Amino acid sequence: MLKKHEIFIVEADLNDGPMLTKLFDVVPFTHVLHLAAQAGVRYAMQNPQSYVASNIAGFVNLLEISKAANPQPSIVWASSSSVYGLNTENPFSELHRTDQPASLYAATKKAGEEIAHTYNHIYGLSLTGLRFFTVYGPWGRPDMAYFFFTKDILQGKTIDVYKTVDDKEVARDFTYIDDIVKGCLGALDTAEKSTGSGGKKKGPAQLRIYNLGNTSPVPVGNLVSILEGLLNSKAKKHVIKMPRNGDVPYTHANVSLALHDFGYKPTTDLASGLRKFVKWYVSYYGIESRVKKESSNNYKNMMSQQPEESA
Ligand SMILES: NC(=O)c1ccc[n+]([C@@H]2O[C@H](COP(=O)([O-])OP(=O)(O)OC[C@H]3O[C@@H](n4cnc5c(N)ncnc54)[C@H](O)[C@@H]3O)[C@@H](O)[C@H]2O)c1
Ligand SMILES: O=C(O)[C@H]1O[C@H](OP(=O)(O)OP(=O)(O)OC[C@H]2O[C@@H](n3ccc(=O)[nH]c3=O)[C@H](O)[C@@H]2O)[C@H](O)[C@@H](O)[C@@H]1O
Repeated sequence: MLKKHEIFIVEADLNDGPMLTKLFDVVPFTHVLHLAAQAGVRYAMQNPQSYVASNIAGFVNLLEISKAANPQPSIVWASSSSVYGLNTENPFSELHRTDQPASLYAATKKAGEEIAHTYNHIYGLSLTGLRFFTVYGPWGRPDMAYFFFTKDILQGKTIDVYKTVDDKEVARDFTYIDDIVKGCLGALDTAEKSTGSGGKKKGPAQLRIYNLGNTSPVPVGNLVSILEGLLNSKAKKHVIKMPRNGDVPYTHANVSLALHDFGYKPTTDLASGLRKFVKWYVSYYGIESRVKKESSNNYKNMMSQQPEESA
């Protein structure tokens, strides 16, 4: 265990019941922000069991320990925009149907929401699920498209840009990490208000679900154009019909509920957010001057140290 400035870090598996029990015995948590999961829609086709283990079994483990803890903590956890699946009603509101998942990842996130309902109903746990929409930014995930597109464009490699089976643009409501962080803090504050300080309940425990998106979908082709400008490099694009790999054609968040309940208002558009990401990326990999001065073909050798695509 590492303890510094009143923060301690424990590295462990969610499925390690004795460890979690010990942790909750030592610390009387009033709130838990639960973000751990097996993320990524496409990797679920390669390793389905990891999704069940982390997103279902691991989540149930956390809920079991929380229900028995004193005080019972309010839990805010990451669900996903993927629960809207093949829903064609746009923008997605929390009232829309979520029973058509396109990936096992989405199905496990949807299962999490249903499981949360039972723990709220039976044990009175206070639970808030946040449906994040395609989050991007510094320190992001190398298996996400904006991240590996950046790497591949700089290495002069061809990227696959999906379009829908009926030749329409695939688009995402890309949401910058700082907006998501603000949304998480807002949701924690709201949960705190109904729980009260010190974990004392002020009223019946609630189950809430909120969208946290950017409210302005951008086609993947436009994402690539923005990256080309920021990287000063032309992408080699291979435009193909989206394979049936768990991806959905379109996402668009309606965030009025989060705005109403805790003032959630995204403020970073895709161009500004990608600018910050690219600034971080070139600094992290030590290639600032090269990106400014040279064309993409010259980067190939030095970029060999960049991360491989992984989930
Ligand atoms: N990034 C997005 O676009 C996005 C969108 C919607 C929802 N989400 C959700 O937000 C959360 C954070 O996502 P992220 O993009 O930061 O992913 P990430 O992979 O960077 O972070 C998830 C972390 O959970 C850890 N983890 C996985 N299984 C675990 C287990 N059994 N026990 C302990 N730790 C475990 C991983 O090691 C990883 O550090 C996840 O719940 C994800 O499903 C992300
Ligand atoms: O919002 C969410 O819930 C999900 O957001 C992202 O999933 P996704 O939107 O599919 O993000 P990427 O994998 O980065 O894909 C972004 C876009 O690029 C497209 N894409 C992806 C890969 C590729 O090679 N080409 C391509 O055009 C995808 O179809 C998608 O439209 C995260 O990876 C999931 O973990 C998360 O749950």
